Amino acid sequence: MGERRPKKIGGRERECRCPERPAPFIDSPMALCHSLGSFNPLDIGERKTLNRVESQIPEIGCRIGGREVRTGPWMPVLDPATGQPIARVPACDEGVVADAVSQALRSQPAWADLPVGERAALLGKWAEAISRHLDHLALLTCRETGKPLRAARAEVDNAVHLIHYFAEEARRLTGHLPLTGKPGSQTLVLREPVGVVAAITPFNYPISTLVTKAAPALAVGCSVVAKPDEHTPLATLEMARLAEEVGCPSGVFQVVTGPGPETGKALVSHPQVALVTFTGSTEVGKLVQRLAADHVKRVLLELGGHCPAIVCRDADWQGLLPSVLSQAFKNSGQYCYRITRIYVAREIWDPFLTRLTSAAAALKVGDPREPETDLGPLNNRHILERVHRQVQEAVDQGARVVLGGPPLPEDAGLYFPPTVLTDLHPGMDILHQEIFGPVLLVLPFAQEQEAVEGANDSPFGLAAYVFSGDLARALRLSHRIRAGSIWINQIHQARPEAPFGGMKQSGLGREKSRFGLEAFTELKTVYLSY
Ligand SMILES: O=CCCCC(=O)O
Repeated sequence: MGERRPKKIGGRERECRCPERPAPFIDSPMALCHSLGSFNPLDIGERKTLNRVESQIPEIGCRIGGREVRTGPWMPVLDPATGQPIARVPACDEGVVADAVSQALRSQPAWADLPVGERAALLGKWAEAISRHLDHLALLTCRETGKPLRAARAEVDNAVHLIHYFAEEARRLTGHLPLTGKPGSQTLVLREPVGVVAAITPFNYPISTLVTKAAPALAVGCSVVAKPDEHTPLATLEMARLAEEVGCPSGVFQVVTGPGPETGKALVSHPQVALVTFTGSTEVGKLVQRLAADHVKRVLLELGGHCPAIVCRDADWQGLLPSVLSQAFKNSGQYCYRITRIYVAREIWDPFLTRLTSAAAALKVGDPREPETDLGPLNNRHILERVHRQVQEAVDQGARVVLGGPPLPEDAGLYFPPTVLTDLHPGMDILHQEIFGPVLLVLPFAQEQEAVEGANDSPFGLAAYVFSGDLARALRLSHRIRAGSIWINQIHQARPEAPFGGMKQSGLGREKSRFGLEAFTELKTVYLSY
């Protein structure tokens, strides 16, 4: 596995540690694995046999009513690093989804009636169980997403912190008592859980997005039916199993698996689902919003991004370059608030571009399980083909490829090299479409206003980054940029205490923080005379 051989990328030789094809395969013990509890993804791909037998691939059921439900038809989950199936999960139809929703509906009132401290304690136990199984969950995440193992570990670790945060914060939610000024009369403004929540999560961060939705919903007394992306259901199923193991009441937290157009649609359209929380593309987010509108459901949408960074001439750009680079190529560019465009002051254009390009060229593309890998494969062929097409179209429209460009050869799988494009002009499609791959667009600017106009010339408004040694200038720029989050002279992962979400077509509502908890509640006003 992972034999080193030079690959030709973007017109020059570079080293790639991509797995060889045909990939090593699964041997018979896997056929005995009938649950995620005994499913060890490390076994897969480490044992070599060329004769794959379909029945040897473990079948892992969805989780409904506190147990595993094994129902066909089955669909494969592929390892993006090898292209080989690592498990099969159900493609749940409308009937299975309806069953999950009705269990969620039945269990929700009793769950909501528990004292908040009891729900918080259970969430704490869930977080501890996830922490104990961190290695296993990280490996599952690495295998199904293609992200480097160390990034998968960080994601699981982040999920543990998020759950603890929501468990604590839920205890601090309050209602409101407006002054009436009238003796014998009081007005109570109460907060109640919305009911059954559908949590639809993407392939790029299956674990952290799941807990960003499920943990606050559960903490305030909602029940949850989660639907992970069809490419990455395994770690989510294991997370639900762990929730059951630590005592989550049956029916409170469930997972259905399957493709978006069937399983996802059935879930979003189900009349008993009160709120849909979705992370994914703007295109699908619009469909979710339309479907939800039929029943006037609440929606929380965390959608696409095309996040600009502005690097002013007075910025400590050399010191910040490693952070800029990691935020641009993180998760092989499959990250909604990664830096996609950089506007660079003309005065520093040449040295900036040279240093950026050579640092990007040094990033290691390869097997996600190798510790030194920076960029694993893209998650699936659809994403790879889209990124390739976007780069090709940009080049046809006049863009210049400074680094990277075409994907690695077909036989190398789903790997796309770090790519840097310049000579970009406002009308180009690539400046206005989300790019879910390791492609960075670099543009010069002469005046501050030009950078702001460029940054705002986008249907998206998720995040932005400003680098300047002059704080007044940085604040002025961030004030003018339309984005839900702005980082100045630093690049940090979003904190649980701070709201996260997009302006414009990047979404609706905010996740994380107190606001991300309140989103799963509704206000009820009670007028009282006594
Ligand atoms: O692509 C966007 C998902 C963000 C996941 C996270 O940082 O938790």
